[in-house]
Amino acid sequence: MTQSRIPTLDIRRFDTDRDAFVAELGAAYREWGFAGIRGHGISDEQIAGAYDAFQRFFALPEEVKRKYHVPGGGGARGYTPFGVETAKGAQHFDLKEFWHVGREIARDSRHADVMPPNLWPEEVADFREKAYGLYTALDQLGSRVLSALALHIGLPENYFADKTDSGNSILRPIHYPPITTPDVPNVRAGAHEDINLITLLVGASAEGLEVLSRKGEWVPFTADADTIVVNIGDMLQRLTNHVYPSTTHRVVNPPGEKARQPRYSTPFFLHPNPDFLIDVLPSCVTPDNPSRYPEPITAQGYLEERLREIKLK
Ligand SMILES: O=C(O)CCC(=O)C(=O)O
Ligand SMILES: [Fe+2]
Repeated sequence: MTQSRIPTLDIRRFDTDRDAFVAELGAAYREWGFAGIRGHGISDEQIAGAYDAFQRFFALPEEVKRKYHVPGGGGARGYTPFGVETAKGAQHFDLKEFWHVGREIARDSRHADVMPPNLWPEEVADFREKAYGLYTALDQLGSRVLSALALHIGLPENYFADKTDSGNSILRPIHYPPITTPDVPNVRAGAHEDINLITLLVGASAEGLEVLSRKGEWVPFTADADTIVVNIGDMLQRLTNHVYPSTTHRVVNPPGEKARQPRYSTPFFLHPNPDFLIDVLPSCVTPDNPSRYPEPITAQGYLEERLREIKLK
């Protein structure tokens, strides 16, 4: 059955009505690569508190924010100024600035060389606590979504657990400033696919996000305030041999006066451990769908390739 709307599901059903929930969630992702997740248990207060800290950071003067930009760091940690990231194949940079929070790991971890320490803005005293609290909450929610996605394709519920427990995941608070010049050729976020396994987008309640349907139509997806948008990224698409599609999406500039409103959103890009080998799952290879990627690649190797394409490296 094809659905004309991107479905929203209540993840509490994973505990109370598992088989039906897994089937519905799996069908939604096969069709759209996107779904809304309700009943996720992350409180309004926690989300609003984090956004409040993010907004206070973005309101700082440009020269203060630039203290936290790491030249040559690929934007992996700290601040990436307006005018840098450019969607793959796009001519014009995106109309956004953002901050990246990574996982806190022991500095003697085997992943330490590719997972640098976080930076924290000293001007916003509660930034660290608020941002890392949200990071942890979204990491846990993402693991539950991955469990359901694993069950749907015949894998054990905990399949992803030891492949993501030191995942190189990123929380990305984004600020899209007011657009004051009419007819800019740039857009807030050019059409792209996410690189990682899955993305959880919290607070994308302001309009602008659009998802490309299988029919080739742009479908606006403006989630309710209590809904977290979760989509498939390229790594999971590759691992599942496109059973779960990584769907193209973009953030368009609002029409007329609405363009003068800023937009804030915060995706959490859930990545596998850097040394996870992305090798097509045998259960996702069939006569109708032969393996599209005979060569495996590590998550870190794949990430570096992709960051060069979007001009972050
Ligand atoms: O701002 C949004 O709603 C989406 C952002 C996005 O797609 C991204 O940063 O990858
Ligand atoms: Fe995205």
